[in-house]
Amino acid sequence: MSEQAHSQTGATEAPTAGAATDDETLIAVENLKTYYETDGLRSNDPVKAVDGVSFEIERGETLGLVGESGCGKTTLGRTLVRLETPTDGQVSFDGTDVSTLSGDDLKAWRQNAQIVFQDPESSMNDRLTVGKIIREPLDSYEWKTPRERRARVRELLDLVGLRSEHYYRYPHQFSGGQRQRIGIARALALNPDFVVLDEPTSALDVSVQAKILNLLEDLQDELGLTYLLIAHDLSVVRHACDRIAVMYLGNIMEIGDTERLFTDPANPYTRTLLSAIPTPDPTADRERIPLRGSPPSPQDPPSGCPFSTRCPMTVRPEEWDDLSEELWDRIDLFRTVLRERARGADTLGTRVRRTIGLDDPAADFEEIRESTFGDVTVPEAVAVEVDETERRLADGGEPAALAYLQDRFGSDCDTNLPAAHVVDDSGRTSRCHHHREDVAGLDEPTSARPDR
Ligand SMILES: Nc1ncnc2c1ncn2[C@@H]1O[C@H](COP(=O)(O)OP(=O)(O)OP(=O)(O)O)[C@@H](O)[C@H]1O
Repeated sequence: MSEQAHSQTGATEAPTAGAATDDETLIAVENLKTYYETDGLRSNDPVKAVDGVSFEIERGETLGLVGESGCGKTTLGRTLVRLETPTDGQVSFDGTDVSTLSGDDLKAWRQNAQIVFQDPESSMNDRLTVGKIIREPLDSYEWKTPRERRARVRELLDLVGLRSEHYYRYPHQFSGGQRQRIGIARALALNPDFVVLDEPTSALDVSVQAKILNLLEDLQDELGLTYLLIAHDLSVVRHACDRIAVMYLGNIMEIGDTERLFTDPANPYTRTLLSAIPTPDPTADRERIPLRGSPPSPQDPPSGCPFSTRCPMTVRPEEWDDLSEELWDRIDLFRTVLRERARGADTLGTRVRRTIGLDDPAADFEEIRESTFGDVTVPEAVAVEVDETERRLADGGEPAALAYLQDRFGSDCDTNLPAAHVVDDSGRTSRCHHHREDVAGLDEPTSARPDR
């Protein structure tokens, strides 16, 4: 998203999702959190799989959910259909808060919201016939009479492109695509309004993928279904979804109209993700944006913007405006190297060795300095900070060195969660401090930054 477009739309902070629900809205999610409790050796902190997301899904639409493995997509999908209990926040379904339902109320509501899994095999009992598998939800809800249930199963087989004689066969007698059709039939048995499709085509051959996606599209038209489509294949979501939500470390970084998001991504994380898609045209002028470092642990996410530790476009404090892009990039790399080392050093063995003086955290500092800054000119003002970092590292290890670097080179990106800003006239939102009016936009040279 260009800064020009931001200023046209004002890049204003988005109203809280859920505040403006109307007849069009089927699902309104507000500040939803799903944490998993742990009793790990390293930390007892919960895994913050979904960490405060707000969005809406309109009736009849397909919202795509993308992001790296482990960012919380499945957990979010499972929470929406209440296979997971939210830790906090609200999910309204057709105007009713379903986040706190339990017992019979929850069971009754669950008919409305179903899930199709990536791997139909693991979600099916191979000893049951296809008819029995599809009938399971009807039996569990004691839907009408047994005769009507059998008729419903035949209707569902037909709906998903299978034949009624398949009723008495077993799942292993079917191909992957056919097994996914069985999974879809079972999910639709109770006539839900909303279906989470969790990577429904990832386990299938490319030729079969298209057929399943077409089937899902036809079913949506015929039955008026609303979908959340979780996928890591961005070409699948581009084709199939009205809007896309881009997730990173339990947060939604950008959400909005599919085409606009693909052609003009507003968030640095979306840009990074899209830049990794191979283009059919090798001469196309698109630069791959490398993703530095490894994803932070959802048990210990960064305190500011979730993407801050890997973002190639962090806000630069005014004090360092005059540094070249290259040098700023090296400072960023320097912080990444120490962060990665901090993770490696966080073992009992290292902690013990350090306590008894057998491990000097600054022993290889010269090597790090040389490989990070060796081929660039480092002005005195930066050199003294690097020297001080070495002292802090020797005295207090990586945490002390990182805290110092954050203090000297950090910005709001390190300390404050960015608000969701509206970035275009379709209502797309993006979480990034660069959308603030008092901060230089992503495509603006830093020297154009207004006074703060
Ligand atoms: N039952 C659980 N208990 C503890 N942690 C869990 C549990 N399920 C998931 N997690 C953790 O929660 C985080 C989010 O996982 P989730 O499966 O939702 O991500 P994802 O984006 O769907 O990943 P993938 O694309 O690989 O399926 C991960 O760190 C994962 O290890």
